[in-house]
Amino acid sequence: MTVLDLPLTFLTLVRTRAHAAAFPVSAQLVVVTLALPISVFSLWYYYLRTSNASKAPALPNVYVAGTDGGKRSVAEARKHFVHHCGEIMREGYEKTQGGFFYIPTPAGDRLMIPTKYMEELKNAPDELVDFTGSFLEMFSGKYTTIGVKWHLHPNVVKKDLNANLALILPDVEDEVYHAFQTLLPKHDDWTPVRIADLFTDIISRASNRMLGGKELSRNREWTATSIDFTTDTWLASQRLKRFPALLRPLAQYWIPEMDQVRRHQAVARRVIKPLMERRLAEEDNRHSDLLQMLWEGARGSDKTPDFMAYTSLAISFAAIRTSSSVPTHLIYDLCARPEYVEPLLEEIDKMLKEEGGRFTKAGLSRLVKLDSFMKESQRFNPLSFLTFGRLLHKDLRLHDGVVIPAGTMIGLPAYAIAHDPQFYGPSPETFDGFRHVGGSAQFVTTNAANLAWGYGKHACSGRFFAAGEIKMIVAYFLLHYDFKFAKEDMPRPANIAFELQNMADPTVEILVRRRERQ
Ligand code: HEM
Repeated sequence: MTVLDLPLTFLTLVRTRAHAAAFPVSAQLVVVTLALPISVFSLWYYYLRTSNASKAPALPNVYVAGTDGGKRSVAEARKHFVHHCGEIMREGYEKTQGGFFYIPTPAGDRLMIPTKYMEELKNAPDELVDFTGSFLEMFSGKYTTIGVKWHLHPNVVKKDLNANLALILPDVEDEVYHAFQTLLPKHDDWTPVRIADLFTDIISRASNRMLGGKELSRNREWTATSIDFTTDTWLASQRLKRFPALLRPLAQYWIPEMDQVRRHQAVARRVIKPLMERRLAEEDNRHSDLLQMLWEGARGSDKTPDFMAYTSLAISFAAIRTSSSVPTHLIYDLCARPEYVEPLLEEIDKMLKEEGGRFTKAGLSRLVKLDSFMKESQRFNPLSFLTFGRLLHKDLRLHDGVVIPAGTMIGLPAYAIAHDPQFYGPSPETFDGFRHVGGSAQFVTTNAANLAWGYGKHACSGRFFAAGEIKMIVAYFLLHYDFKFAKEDMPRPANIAFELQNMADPTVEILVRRRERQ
């Protein structure tokens, strides 16, 4: 029994007894006896945590964004950050002309680094410049498991999934058709639809078809878990962070959101393990999906059905909420700019005629107008304001002698860079849907101007799959449905910013009507 086990027993006791009609006197005495020291302990740690957050930034004389040149204190800037990260980031980037600046977050300051250092950092060893470390911090990975043992799927997605996309996409196409027919039945009249929910559902089915075939994509318990795991881990992490770090090992058993996370883990084991076991018992065990590739790529203790279940949740986390935000933003943008629909449809029609009516990998790559519109929509509506989040485990000396101390959380101000006239010409604030047609950068390009997918050896390896899947879904929607905002003069729905994340408003209803094709 460790020193933490006693309070843990205490918390479990209180929690299980909380709803009981009879609460024995002896238990009440335990509660009263332990409550005071625990409260004092908590307050002490809360003090330590907040005083740590208000510590001076590690690099001296570096501007703290959001303070608006001294008009706002750093503590006020931290509060402002919660819903205004994009604005704060742009202020810092403009004021320092793309130099070093800090973003003040309630969990401590994050150092934004200039893009001139990207090349020397992009392949730095993880022991020094750690990718999963930033996830562990952001999603309380110690308890939710996000970022823990994340080594197999990034490599397999990068090497094997990408090499086999042409083989996988026909199944995904089949799933997209099936999903639309099931989820959006034929309506001749305009029908209100929450497209954020619709696209999340379709993406989850299509991604799970890629992961484990129809057995996963048509299993509603699993698709629900693959969607909700991300939201629940995020909620659990937010709740956990309200507790001082030392009490989190106990708090994890107290908060209902962690129960949800554990429930998703149980569903993963219940669904994925028997699937893997059945496959292993087959004589001709050949399946064209990511689970098969993961199994073949796994070594040692990773080669178990249990680890496949765990990794399937990691894939769901990486692939579903991320991808579904893109078509949602895109349709909001198209509703606000309906003049783009016709040229996009012409391009899709032409490609389908050339490809015998199929969404092939080669055909999808020729949808350059759609690709450009997706990229422009993402430039204005990124998933995250910051990418290339990394935790430094040792002091880092850069080529010009600048030393960033160990323990610093660094990142690239992707959202500010996406609006820099240096990269996007004289009018970066103008939404120009076909701005990228004929240019060298596509939706999946990663470079100093395009950081939505991160950069370097940990840049999103699933982006090629995501691009193909999203293009299919959007093209199908444009071909088969008319759509518009519920009110004629409705502006493009504002996004919801929370800390580093930027979400499409999920409550917006779009009017949708089945389109009759000639
Ligand atoms: C629009 C959809 C998506 C967006 C915006 C997105 C974005 C990102 C970003 C920003 C990173 C971190 C990169 C860095 O910090 O350098 C990342 C990593 C990753 N993404 Fe995605 N992602 C998307 C879809 C997907 C999909 C569909 C998959 C899987 C099929 C996937 C798999 C991964 C993996 C495995 C990593 C970690 C790569 C590594 O550690 O080497 N992502 N993604």
